[in-house]
Amino acid sequence: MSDTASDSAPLLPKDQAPFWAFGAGNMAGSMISCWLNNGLNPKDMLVIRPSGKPVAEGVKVVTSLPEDGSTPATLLLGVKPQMLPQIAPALAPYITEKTTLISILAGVELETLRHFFPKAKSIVRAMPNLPVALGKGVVALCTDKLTDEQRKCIEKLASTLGIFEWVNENQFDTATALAGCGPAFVYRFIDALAQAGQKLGLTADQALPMAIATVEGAASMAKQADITPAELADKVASPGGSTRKGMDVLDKDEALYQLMDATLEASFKQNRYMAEKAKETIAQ
Ligand SMILES: NC(=O)C1=CN([C@@H]2O[C@H](COP(=O)(O)OP(=O)(O)OC[C@H]3O[C@@H](n4cnc5c(N)ncnc54)[C@H](OP(=O)(O)O)[C@@H]3O)[C@@H](O)[C@H]2O)C=CC1
Ligand SMILES: O=C(O)[C@@H]1CCC=N1
Repeated sequence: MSDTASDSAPLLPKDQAPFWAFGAGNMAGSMISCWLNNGLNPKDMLVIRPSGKPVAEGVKVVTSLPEDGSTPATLLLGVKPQMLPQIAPALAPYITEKTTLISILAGVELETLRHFFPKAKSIVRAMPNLPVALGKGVVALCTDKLTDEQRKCIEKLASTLGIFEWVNENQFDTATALAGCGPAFVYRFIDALAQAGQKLGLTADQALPMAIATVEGAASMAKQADITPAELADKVASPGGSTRKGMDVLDKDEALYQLMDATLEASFKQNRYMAEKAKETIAQ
């Protein structure tokens, strides 16, 4: 895991601009706003989205691809995976031998992307998660080829969003399940913790902030600690105390571990399914 790029280079080197985003919804929009907050020049950015909804002050938003001969040096592909076959034919001519294509599409493999965008200089799969909006996200990365300069640029962009990890493509769907989907699982846990507190007498206004701060504090401590989360849990649970009684419920038949195994496996399988579906579209 890394949270620093190799040097103090600008967020987007001149030769990697213009930077276009094709789709700027929940995820691509969060990435763009984090980059803008960290020095990306809005003038280097062009957003293409059908709604034309503004993204940020100074960022040009258009509803269809420009017809003035311009092309991007870097393009962030941020549409839903199922849309790829529909949008790719119009977009492909803009992806040239000079373009770095960054795709955040869950479950769409490099080979499939290469099929739709054969000329791209490099294709990077990036799997961010929602806290990138705060610069506290996780970004899994893999690529088919990159020059050293492009790699530096990708790592700089990724480290601005949080921590990043290069993974093999055969690990990508697992990284997506753990980190891409992970915030949703943690939000569900926070909600369940708060609701359980309410059932035992706290009001919603009391329970939710307590549950959120407990998870935030525990995660910060786990990050800094020189012992594992499993050991930290045992530190909270003194023998004969109330934490142990609660942990006994989580640990009975490894209930929580089993639940997380099944949860990640279901997300992983859906990523595989989407990958196969996307591959079917190129076989047709
Ligand atoms: N949400 C998450 O936590 C994560 C999502 N992802 C990936 O991010 C991608 C987007 O997901 P998410 O942001 O949640 O989805 P959203 O629905 O929020 O965003 C989809 C975007 O696609 C745009 N769009 C739709 N049709 C077109 C078109 N024809 N041309 C150009 N843009 C178009 C939409 O435009 P408009 O805004 O104008 O409607 C919108 O900006 C997915 O591939 C997903 O796998 C990856 C990691 C985490
Ligand atoms: O659920 C989804 O499709 C995306 C992938 C990772 C997080 N959200």
